[in-house]
Amino acid sequence: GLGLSFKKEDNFGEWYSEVVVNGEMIDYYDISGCYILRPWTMSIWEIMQTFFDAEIKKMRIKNCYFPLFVSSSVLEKEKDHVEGFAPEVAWVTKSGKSDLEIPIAIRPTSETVMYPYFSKWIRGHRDLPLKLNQWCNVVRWEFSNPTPFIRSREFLWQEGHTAFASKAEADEEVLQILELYRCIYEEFLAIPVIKGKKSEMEKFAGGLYTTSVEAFIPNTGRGIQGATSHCLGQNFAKMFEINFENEKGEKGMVWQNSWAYSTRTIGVMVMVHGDDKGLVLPPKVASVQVIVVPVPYKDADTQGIFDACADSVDALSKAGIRAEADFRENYSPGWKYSHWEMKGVPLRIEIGPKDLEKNQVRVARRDNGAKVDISRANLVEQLKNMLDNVQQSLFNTAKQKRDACIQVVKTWDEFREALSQKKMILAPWCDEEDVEKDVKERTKGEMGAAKSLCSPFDQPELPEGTKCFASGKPAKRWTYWGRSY
Ligand SMILES: O=C(C[C@H]1NCCC[C@H]1O)Cn1cnc2c(c1=O)CCCC2
Ligand SMILES: [Mg+2]
Repeated sequence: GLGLSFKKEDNFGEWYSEVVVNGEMIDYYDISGCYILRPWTMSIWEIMQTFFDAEIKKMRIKNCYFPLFVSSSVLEKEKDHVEGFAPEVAWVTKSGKSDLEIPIAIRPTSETVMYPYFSKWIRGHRDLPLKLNQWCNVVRWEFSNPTPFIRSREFLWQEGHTAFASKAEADEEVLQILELYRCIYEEFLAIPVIKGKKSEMEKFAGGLYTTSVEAFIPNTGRGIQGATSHCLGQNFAKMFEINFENEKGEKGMVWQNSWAYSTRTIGVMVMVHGDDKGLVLPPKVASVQVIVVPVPYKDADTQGIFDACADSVDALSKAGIRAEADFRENYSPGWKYSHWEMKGVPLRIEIGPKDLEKNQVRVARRDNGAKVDISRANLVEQLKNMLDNVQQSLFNTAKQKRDACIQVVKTWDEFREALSQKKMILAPWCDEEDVEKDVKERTKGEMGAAKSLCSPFDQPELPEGTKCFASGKPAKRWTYWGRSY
C-alpha cells in the first residue's frame, strides 16, 4: 500500500530507508554504499547550491574543476592526514584488460590534487588571496554501515580551498563560511546547529584548527557534523611549498583554509523533520511548495474545478511560489493526498464543488495537518504567509526537540546517565587529549563510544574551580559530547 511499514519512533533505521525511497529521493544501487539521487533530491541540492554559490561569489571565490584522479605519489605526500584514511581511498588499477603502470586514486578530497598548482600559481603577494571552490563528487570507500546521504561511498559536495598572505585573513574567512553553513541548516533546512571548535583529536589532522556546525538527531541520540570549515595554517604550504614574496621582498608561506558541506545535509533534513506519513520538506528547499488537487464530484462542474486548479497554480507561480497541480485522472484524490504527503510537499490545496461555489480553496499543512479554507481573492498573500509560517514552525519544533535533548553535566556519573538517555551532553572539560581518549575508551559499547562534538563558541559561564567531568582536573571550557554518526 501507500503507507510506511515502519514508524519513526519504533524503528528509526528502517523508517529512514523506507522514507527516502517512498519519497522518491533515492533508489538503491547494486554497488553497496552507492545511491541514485533522483530529481526530488537534486532539486533540494540545487536550491542550496544556488544560495551558497551566490554567497561565495560575493566573497570573490571562483569556481574551478580539478581532475577526479590523483596519482599515488601526490596523494601520499601529506603523510599524516592520509595514512589514517588510507583504507578509504579507492584506486583505479586497470584500463580494459591491461593493468595500469601505476594505480591512480579517485579523489577522497582535493587538497593534494590542488595544492601543487597553488604552489605553481602563487609567486608574489599580488597572486593572493587565491580563493577557489569546486562542486564535485568524492569517493571514500567507507566500511561502517552505509546510510543514504549520511554515509555513502560517493557523495556530492562543494570544497573550498583558499590561500591568504596572513593568518588574520584566513581566520576571518573560516568564520564567514561557517556562518553560511549555519544559514544552510537553520534558514533553509530549518535545522538548529551549534557552531564550535573541534578538539585536537577530532579536528582535521592536516590542519591547524577545525570549526563546525553540529546537528543532533533526537531519535537516535546521535550528534552529526553538519559541515566543516578548517584553517589549515601553513601545514600544507610547507608540504607543497606554497610560498610568496611579500611587499618587502621577504619569502613567506601562505595561510590556507578548506571548507565543505555535502549531500549529508539532505539526510539530516529527512531525519529531523520526517514523520510517519513520510518526508516533511521545509518550504525554502521544497521543489514543489504547493500541490493543487482537484476533487471532482459526479455531477458537479468538473471543468470549473479543473479551471480553478489551473488558475490557482498560475496565480501562485506568477508570485514566485513553486506550485503544481495533479490532474492525473487515474488516481483518486485520496491517493494523491497520501502520495504528496509522502513526498513532503509543505501545502496542499484541495478544490471541490463546494469550494468552487464559495470561491475558496481548502489548504492542508503537511507539517501539522492543519486545514483551513482560504478565499481565492487573496490566495497568494495567504499562502505566502502560510509557507513562511511552516518554515518557522519547523525550525521552532526542531529546536525545541533538540534543546530537550541537551543535558548539562558536571560529573562522570551524570555524564554516563545522560549518555544512556541518548542526550547531547554539555560538560566542563580540561581540554586534554588523553582525557578525551579515556572518555572514548570508557564509553565503548555496541552503541558506539561518546566523542567530543565541539566546544561551542557561545561558552556558558565557567565558575573558577569548576572541575573537568572526566578527569577532575581544572576545567578549561564547556564542550558538547555524545555518540555520533
Ligand atoms: O577532507 C578532509 C578535509 C577537508 N577537505 C576539503 C574540504 C573540507 C574538509 O573536508 C578530511 N578528510 C576526510 N576523509 C578523507 C581524507 C581527508 O582528508 C583523505 C583520505 C580519504 C578520506
Ligand atoms: Mg570519513
